[in-house]
Amino acid sequence: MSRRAPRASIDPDVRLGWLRRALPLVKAHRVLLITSLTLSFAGLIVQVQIPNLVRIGIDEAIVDKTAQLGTYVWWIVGLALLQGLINFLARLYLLRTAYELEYDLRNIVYSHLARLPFGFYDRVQTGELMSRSGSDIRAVQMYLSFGPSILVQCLIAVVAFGLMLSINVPLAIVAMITMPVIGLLGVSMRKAIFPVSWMIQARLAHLATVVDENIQGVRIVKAFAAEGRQLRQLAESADRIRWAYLQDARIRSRWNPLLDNLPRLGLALVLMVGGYMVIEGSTTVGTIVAFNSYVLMLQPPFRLLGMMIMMGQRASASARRIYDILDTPSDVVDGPDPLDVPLRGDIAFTDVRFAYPNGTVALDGVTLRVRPGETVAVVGGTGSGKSTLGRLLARFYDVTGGRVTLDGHDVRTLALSSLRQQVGIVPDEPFLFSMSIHDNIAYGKPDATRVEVAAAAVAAGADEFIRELPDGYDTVVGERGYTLSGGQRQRVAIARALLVNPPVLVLDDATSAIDVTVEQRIHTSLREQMRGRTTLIVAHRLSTIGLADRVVLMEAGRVIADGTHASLLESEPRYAQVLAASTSLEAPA
Ligand SMILES: Nc1ncnc2c1ncn2[C@@H]1O[C@H](COP(=O)(O)OP(=O)(O)OP(=O)(O)O)[C@@H](O)[C@H]1O
Repeated sequence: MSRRAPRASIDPDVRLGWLRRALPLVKAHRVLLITSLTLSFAGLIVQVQIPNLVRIGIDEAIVDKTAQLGTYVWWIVGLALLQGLINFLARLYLLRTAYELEYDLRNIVYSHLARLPFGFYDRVQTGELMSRSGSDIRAVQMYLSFGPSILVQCLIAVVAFGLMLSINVPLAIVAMITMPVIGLLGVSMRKAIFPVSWMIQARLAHLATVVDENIQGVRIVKAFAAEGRQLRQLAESADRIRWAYLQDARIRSRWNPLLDNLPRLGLALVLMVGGYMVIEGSTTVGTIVAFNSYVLMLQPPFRLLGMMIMMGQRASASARRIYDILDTPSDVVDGPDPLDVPLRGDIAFTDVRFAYPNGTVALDGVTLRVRPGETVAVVGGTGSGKSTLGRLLARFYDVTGGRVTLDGHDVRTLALSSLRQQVGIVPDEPFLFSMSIHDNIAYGKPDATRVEVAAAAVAAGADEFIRELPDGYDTVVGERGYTLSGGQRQRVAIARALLVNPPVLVLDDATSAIDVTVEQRIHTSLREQMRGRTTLIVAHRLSTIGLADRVVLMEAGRVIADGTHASLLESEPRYAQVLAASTSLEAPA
C-alpha cells in the first residue's frame, strides 16, 4: 500500500464555523462523494418506480385483465436487481469517501500532535487524549460522509411525493400526513437521547482510564494489597455506566413505540380514505397497495433525520476538540533562517528565567557558563530546577526571560533538528520503544552498524547484560521496556545518546537506578566518553559528582554556589546539607 499525504487540511481561520473549516477536506474528496451521492439518488429513483409498477400491474393485469401479469413481474424483478447493483456501488463509494476522510483527519491530527510543544503535553492527559481523538475523528468523519447521504435519502420523499401527486392528489396528502410527525418525533427523541449518549461516552472513557491504570499500575496495586479498593472503584464506574444505559433504554422505550406505530396509523389512513375512493370509483385498488409501499418506504429517511441532527451535535463537539489540538501552535519552532552549525559546546545561561505553562517558576535568574569539554555536576534539593536546565538547553521549552546560548548562538536561532542532534539528553526514566535493543540504541542514528551500536553499549556499560539476553541485541523489549530493570533501561538510554556522539551531553540523573558497583565500573568508560564533550550531569550521588570537574549548587531556581567539590564542601554549608540529604536517601543503613 502506498502512503499518501492528506489531500487537504482544516481551514485555519478560527472565526469560521466547524463545518466551514472542514470544507476543504470534503472538497478534496468531492469526486468520490458526488459519485456516491449521484448513485444513491439514482437508486432511489429506481426504488420509487417499483410500487408504481405494482399499482399498474394490479390494476391492469389483475383487475382489468388488459395486460400480461408476467411483464410487470419481470419488470419489478429487473428494477430490484438494478437497484441492488446501484446501491452496492453507492455504498462502496460512500464508505471509500468515509475512510479517505478518516485517513486524512487522522494524519492531520497525529502529525500535529507530534509537533506540539512539551507544554501542551503538560496540560493535557495523554491517555485520554489518545482514546478521545480516535472517537472524535470518527464522529466528524461519519457526519461529513454519511450526512450528505442521509440528505439524499430524504430527497426520496420529494420524488415519491411528486409521483404520488401525479397518481392521486388527495391520497398523496393523506399518505404524507404522518411523515412530518415522524420527523419531528425522531428529532425530539434524538434530542432527549443526546445528553445521555454523551454521558455514556464520557463514562466509558472514564472506565477505560480506570482499567488502564489498574493494568499499568498492577504492581503497585498488588504491593499495597489494594485489589479490593480498585475493584470497588471499577464497580462504581461500571455502575455509573449501567445507570446511564438504563436512562438511555428508558428514553428509547418511551419514544420507539410511538415512532414504530405512526406509520401503521398512516397505513390505516390510506386504507380508509383510499378504500372509500375505490368504493366510490375515484381510485383503484392498485393505488392503495402502491401508496402503502410509499408510506413504509418513506419513514426510514424521516427517522434518519433525527439521527442526522444527533450526529451533527456529536460531530460539532468532536470537531471543537480536534480543532483545539490543531489550533494549538507548535510554539517551539525554527526561527527565520535557522542556523545549522557544528557546535563545540560552549554553554551559557544568562539571567535565565523560566516558568512552566502551569505557572510554576522553575528558574529564577540563572547565570551559568560551561566551557567546551567541561563536565559540570548540577546538585540541589528536589524541585530546585536542575532538570529544567537541560530541557531549556535542548529547547524542549523556550525561556521566559534571559537567554541560553551555545557557542554564542541563542538556541532559538539554531535549527531545532541540528540542536537536538547535538545536545544529547538522557532522562532518569528513559522511554524505550517496543522494538529490539539494537533499534532502541540506534534510534537517533538508524543507519548505525552493529559494531557502532555495540561500541556505544560497551561505553554505557550495557553490552555485558545485553549479550546475556535470549536474543542479545535483537531482544525485543516489552511495552515500555518493562522486561528490563530500571538500571538496564538507563544504560540502554545512555548508549542511545552516546551513539549520536553529540558535542553536548546532559545526563539527568541518568545513572540513578544503576547499581553503585556497576556505576563504578562504567565510570571509567563514561569518563572516557565525556572527554572533549561538554557534559552536564544532574547528580545525587557522590560517586556521580566525582565524574565532574566542577559542581554547581542550585536552590529554588537559582545557582547559589559554584566551584569544585572540595572547595564547596569547605566553603558552602548548604552543599554539605544537600549531599547529606541525598546520600541518606541513597543508602539506607
Ligand atoms: N512539566 C512541568 N510542568 C510544571 N511544573 C514542572 C514541570 N516540570 C517541573 N516542574 C516544576 O518546576 C520546578 C523545577 O523542576 P525540576 O524538574 O527542574 O527540578 P529538579 O531540581 O530537577 O528536581 P528533582 O531533583 O526532583 O528532579 C519544580 O517545582 C517542579 O515541580
